[in-house]
Order: sequence, then C-alpha cells, then structure tokens
Amino acid sequence: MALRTLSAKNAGALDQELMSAGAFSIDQLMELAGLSVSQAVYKLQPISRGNRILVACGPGNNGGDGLVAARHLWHYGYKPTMYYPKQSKNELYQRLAKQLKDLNIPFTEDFDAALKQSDHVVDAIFGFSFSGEVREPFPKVIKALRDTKIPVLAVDAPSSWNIEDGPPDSGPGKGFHPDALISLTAPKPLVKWFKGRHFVGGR
Ligand SMILES: NC(=O)C1=CN([C@@H]2O[C@H](COP(=O)(O)OP(=O)(O)OC[C@H]3O[C@@H](n4cnc5c(N)ncnc54)[C@H](O)[C@@H]3O)[C@@H](O)[C@H]2O)[C@@H](O)CC1
Ligand SMILES: [K+]
Repeated sequence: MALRTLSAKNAGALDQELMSAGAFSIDQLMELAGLSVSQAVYKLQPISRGNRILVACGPGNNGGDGLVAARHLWHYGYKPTMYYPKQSKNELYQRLAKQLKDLNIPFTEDFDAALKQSDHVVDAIFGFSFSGEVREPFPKVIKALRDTKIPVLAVDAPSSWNIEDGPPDSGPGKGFHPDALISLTAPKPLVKWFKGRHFVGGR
C-alpha cells in the first residue's frame, strides 16, 4: 500500500492547526502520541520476553512522547529507565518528568551501562524538527543505538535521519537502521528508506 507522507514543514503546520482550529492542547497530542508509542512497545516486546525498557529522550516534543510512553509502560508492568540528558525547563516536560520520578522510575546518565541491562530501547531523541549535524551529548548515543543488538523502536523518525532524505551518508547515524518505527499523525518522507516494522499512531 502506498503511504501518504507529510514533510517536516507540513507536519508542524498540521500540529499548529490541531492546536488552533482543532482545539487540541499540546498535552493531549503528546499523551496520544506517547500512548501509541507504549502500545507499539507492548506489541513488539511481550513482557514475558523481558520488561526492561530504556527510553532515550531528546530535548523537544519527541522526547516528551518518550516521557509519556514510559509512564504508560510502567503501568503495563514494564520497568522503564530514562536517559534524558537535556532536560527542558518547559513546564510541560517538567510535569511529565515529575510523574515518572513519583513512580520511582530511574533516570540514568550512563546510557551505555543502561543499554546493557535493557531488553528494548525507545529512541525518542529527535523527531521532525531535527536538522544539521548531531550535537553533544547525542553522537555517542546514536552510535550506540546503531551498534546495539537490542531492538530499537524509533519514535516518528530514526534520530539523526533527515526527515525528507532519510538515512545520513556520514556522522554517527550512518548505518543506523532501527528495527521498528512508529510514525505520529502521519508518516514522514523518510519512511521510503525504512525497512523495519512500521506503526502509525497519535492523533
Ligand atoms: N503530531 C503529533 O501527533 C505530535 C507530535 N509530537 C512529537 O513532536 C515531534 C516534534 O517535536 P519538536 O518540534 O519539539 O522537535 P524535536 O523533538 O523533533 O526536536 C527538537 C529539539 O531537538 C534539538 N535539535 C534539533 N536538531 C539537533 C541536532 N542536530 N543536534 C542536537 N539537537 C538538535 C532542538 O534544539 C530541539 O530542542 C514529532 O516528531 C513528534 O514526535 C507530539 O509530541 C505532539 C503530537
Ligand atoms: K526519534
């Protein structure tokens, strides 16, 4: 089936439209996005085959989706661990992080050590607003995601991929092909290069 895709610009415009004419709030959209991410993990990684989920969160809304997903995963019975090195001062993310801390979900600064003790990883580092070269502290994280044998679910985009042109030719993301992808609202043009299992979720 041919998939219709939304460019980064149009995906941003659609979010704006949902939050104006559509009367949705950002919290609501993020909650639906994160819920979908948690449901994709539930399908990909039955709890009986390992419940340790490492959730890598970036500084923007893609990271926010990861924060929401982790809370739902905890309630399903998984054991999430958070890697969230660039924590935003934005009130929405602070509330989401507090909700996780109140559940005693651990936050780690050592991504490599946490990866070794995980059964599945959620890549919620960058979504449709990623551009340019990957900046610190994320290059080593992207490399670890590229090299690990542990299955990776990418949220909205494999982090470091160009939203329109797909996998990068150089840099830490060269050769990074996650096992699964969940597109939010609608797939982005990069899905043309994606070969793994694909879900669509969110509003
Ligand atoms: N349509 C939907 O259903 C929704 C989408 N949401 C999510 O929001 C995402 C887009 O969120 P944002 O626009 O906040 O942006 P992103 O989360 O994609 O990334 C922006 C952040 O990454 C940083 N960044 C960008 N390029 C970088 C680089 N090269 N190196 C290091 N840091 C870099 C920026 O400084 C910014 O902090 C979507 O992909 C999706 O995951 C939801 O949270 C809300 C609902
Ligand atoms: K991502």
